[in-house]
Amino acid sequence: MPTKPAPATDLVPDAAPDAAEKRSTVRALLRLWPYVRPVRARLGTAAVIAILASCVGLVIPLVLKWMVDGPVADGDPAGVWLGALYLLLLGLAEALLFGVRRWLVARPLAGVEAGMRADLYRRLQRLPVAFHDRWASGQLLSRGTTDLMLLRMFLAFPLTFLLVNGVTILVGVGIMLVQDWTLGLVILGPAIPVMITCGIFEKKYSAVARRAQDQVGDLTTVVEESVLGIRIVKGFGRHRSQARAFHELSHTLRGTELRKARLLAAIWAVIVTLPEVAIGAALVVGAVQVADGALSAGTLVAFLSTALALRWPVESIGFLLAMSQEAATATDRYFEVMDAEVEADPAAGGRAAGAMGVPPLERSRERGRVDDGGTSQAVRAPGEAPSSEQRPLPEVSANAGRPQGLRFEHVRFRYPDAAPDSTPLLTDVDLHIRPGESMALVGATGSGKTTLTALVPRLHEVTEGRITLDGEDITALSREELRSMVAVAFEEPTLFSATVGENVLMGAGEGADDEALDRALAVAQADFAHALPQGTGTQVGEQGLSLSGGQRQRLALARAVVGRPRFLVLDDPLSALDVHTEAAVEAALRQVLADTTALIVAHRPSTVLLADRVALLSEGRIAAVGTHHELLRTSPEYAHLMSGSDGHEGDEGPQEGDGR
Ligand SMILES: Nc1ncnc2c1ncn2[C@@H]1O[C@H](COP(=O)(O)OP(=O)(O)OP(=O)(O)O)[C@@H](O)[C@H]1O
Repeated sequence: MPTKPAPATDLVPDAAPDAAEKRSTVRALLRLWPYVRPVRARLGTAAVIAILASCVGLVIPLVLKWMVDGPVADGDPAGVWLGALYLLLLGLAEALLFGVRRWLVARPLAGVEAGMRADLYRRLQRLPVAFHDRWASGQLLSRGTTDLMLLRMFLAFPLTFLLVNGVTILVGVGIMLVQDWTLGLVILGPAIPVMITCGIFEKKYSAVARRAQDQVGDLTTVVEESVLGIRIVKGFGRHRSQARAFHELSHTLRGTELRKARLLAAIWAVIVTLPEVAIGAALVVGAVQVADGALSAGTLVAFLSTALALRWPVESIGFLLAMSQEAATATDRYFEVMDAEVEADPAAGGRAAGAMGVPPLERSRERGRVDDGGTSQAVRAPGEAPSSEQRPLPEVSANAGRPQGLRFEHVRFRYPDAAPDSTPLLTDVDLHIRPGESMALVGATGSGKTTLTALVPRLHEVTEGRITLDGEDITALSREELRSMVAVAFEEPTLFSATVGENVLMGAGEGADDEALDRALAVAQADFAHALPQGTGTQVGEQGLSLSGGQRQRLALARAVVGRPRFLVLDDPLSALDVHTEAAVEAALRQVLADTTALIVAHRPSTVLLADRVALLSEGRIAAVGTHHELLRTSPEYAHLMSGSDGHEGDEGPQEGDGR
């Protein structure tokens, strides 16, 4: 079975480090609009309320001015108390408004996050196997967790507060300029250096944020692999080297996080220091003006209170920008997955797509040739093909649905990530499996057997040629149709964290009952399931690891046969079974396979026995087709493979007249 590329360094196939530097933060964040749109009214109201709350805060210095120049200067205690009451009410109003804002955004933003997560999950389900082959699972996991959390936080705080703080700063500066424009200009002095610093910071931070988020994905992958592969890690005593690999990655991440912290510290230093210096300078200039009698003490108090009230809005810009950068990076990472091309479901127009560059006319002619020695029930192309390419395929339309078995016609396949000039793994596969027939597929290791079987349920798309099920091009069938016709079981049986029964019934349509479950378990010799603590209601652990390899394989086999599929694709599904159990499964399977067309990858003669005929896959094509004994006689390669596979060919080889 194919494995994923090695983890660790760069597990994001399309991640372009430079892209983070080039892309625009705003443009990246604008892609969130479709998700934000439904809650825009609430977010807008919340922003207006936050602006209101901030402006209420800015009224406080004006009340102070009134108190200092009025009741305090006049020695009027009642006026001072009244002023204190105003201040208290303003403070309460500000707190209340901020509370309402938070209440307004909390629920809808949790909904936005959940919606985005659901979309991502749906997308991942629809993305082709080739995508999942390329992407490390930790990278996908971190997009669905950390990145979405960053986005929710961005929508809750920076999105609103960059606006609120911007308005607050403008209003505050306006108030200060009205109070005393010379002092206002002193306060405004650092504005330009602060803006330049923000620009530089944004660019640098966005690159580091991208790196950090990708590294979190790498780390997640390593953790996931270590947990899933814990038996190997322990069995080979690799925990130290695994820990070392993890430590190295987390050390790298720590370095990136420290770089982020240093950048934040730098902008923070500039954003805090320059305004503080300006406030100090304004205090000195203002005090001189008060001493000269050019300014009232109340105005200076109001001015400085306003300046101090603006400290937080200005200082927070640093981390608001940082959070926005992280959110933009998270958006990029999210849409890298969402933009990946999903499997086209060509129920509409698929017939044409299935041509793969071969005109329908030629395909129908060729189909007459694709016969395995004239022994099959191959349907000949009609003498004269229809004149128009628009007309439906004559053969297909005439015989579609009638049992014609499974056909591979000039199938050529190259993995999408293979070098374009490399020889395709499958160069020209022609094979016809008759209706109700079971065909074993034999070939040297790495010859492409698993790959060929994966083409039938369209886990990978053929590069050229086509595959038909009962005359229907598989690319013309909707995925649902196709997968209701074909059931698969792989050598590596994957079970889900669910009950045994649920795992098996996953292979059946809606409404499958306990009878179907029991029948499938019986066929797969998986009756052990009834003896589990809660019978078929027993929960299997993550990936079914609480069961033995053979038990998992039998459950996977039961899942494949439970829906009584018309076509069955089995990739060496009995490899983990002992000879006796395998023989029992074979006997039961024969009953099931009697009306099922099956392709079975086999390594052992004992598995080959299950099949009516055998096809030898060699150098990207079907080199020979025949019964086991015919091939033993006529194909040295086959004889070699069978004799070398378990060394018991002589013991287990089928006998002539064994009923096949
Ligand atoms: N996702 C993939 N991307 C690129 N190459 C792949 C991928 N999966 C498999 N291959 C390559 O394709 C070749 C055939 O693999 P495949 O698993 O189909 O062989 P096989 O005949 O089933 O082997 P075995 O008998 O060992 O299971 C191998 O060389 C493998 O490295």
